[in-house]
Amino acid sequence: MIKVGVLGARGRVGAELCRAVEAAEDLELVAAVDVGDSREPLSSAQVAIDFTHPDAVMDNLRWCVEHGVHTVVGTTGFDAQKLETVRGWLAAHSGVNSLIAPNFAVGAVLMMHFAQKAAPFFDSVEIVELHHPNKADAPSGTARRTAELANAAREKAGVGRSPDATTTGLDGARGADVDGVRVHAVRLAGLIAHQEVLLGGHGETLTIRHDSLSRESFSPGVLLGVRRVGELPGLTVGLESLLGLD
Ligand SMILES: NC(=O)C1=CN([C@@H]2O[C@H](COP(=O)(O)OP(=O)(O)OC[C@H]3O[C@@H](n4cnc5c(N)ncnc54)[C@H](OP(=O)(O)O)[C@@H]3O)[C@@H](O)[C@H]2O)C=CC1
Ligand SMILES: O=C(O)C1=N[C@H](C(=O)O)C[C@H](O)C1
Repeated sequence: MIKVGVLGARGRVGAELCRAVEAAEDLELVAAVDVGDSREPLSSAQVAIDFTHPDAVMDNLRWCVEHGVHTVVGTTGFDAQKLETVRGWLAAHSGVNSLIAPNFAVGAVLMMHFAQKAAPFFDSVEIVELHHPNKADAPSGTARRTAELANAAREKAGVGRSPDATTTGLDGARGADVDGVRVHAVRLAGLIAHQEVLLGGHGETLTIRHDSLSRESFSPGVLLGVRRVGELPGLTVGLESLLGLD
């Protein structure tokens, strides 16, 4: 049995993950922590799952590393600097590992992988991400990572930036520039988490779309991470390597 704690346990995803951990025969939920709760029960966990808030996750992570607890992190808001900070904490506590992924839905990981593969073959790439209106961050962590992966693949292949003749327009009309890829964020009641990667070339377009229709979509990837994080030294970013995609 792997002893598991959940940070953000009363949140939309955290509550779903508590149910998933309790239903798994090889996992034991030993701590369910949310705002205002003591973290102390987490010290008996082997793995802590964090789905909290971009402003809270770094403090939680540092606490877990210092207490020798592996972490599986879905909370968004990580940039290169924050990832480097986490690497530093883990280096100072050898044997403690962390898996941080912007999206644990298997289909979303595949969408990012397919987008990375397709990006060098087209003149243009843009991303539209669509989420529920309670989301704190924009653009989504998934969209940011998709843009980074697509741009890296295009640069490696010597493909230039997407053509765009816009010289005048309202602020925001062309979305956010993430590594040269335009990202458009929609917030709409009724939605959960959705993304389209739009690719355009000579007389053709390719659209790669993923939809999370329920927050259950994140549970299998998170539980895979919980089962595997103990054998992944230091920091692992993204679920790709656990799915054999890189
Ligand atoms: N990687 C992935 O696959 C996915 C990532 N996410 C990300 O996960 C995060 C959470 O999303 P979601 O569940 O929708 O958000 P919610 O706001 O529904 O849940 C977050 C929960 O964490 C609580 N919380 C805030 N700070 C702390 C803290 N310091 N310690 C413990 N609990 C805390 C919040 O309390 P309160 O409401 O009182 O602030 C809330 O109950 C977001 O960053 C989101 O983007 C979401 C889905 C999938
Ligand atoms: O806040 C959400 O809901 C989600 N957040 C993650 C992100 O920012 O990419 C993953 C998924 O899109 C759901």
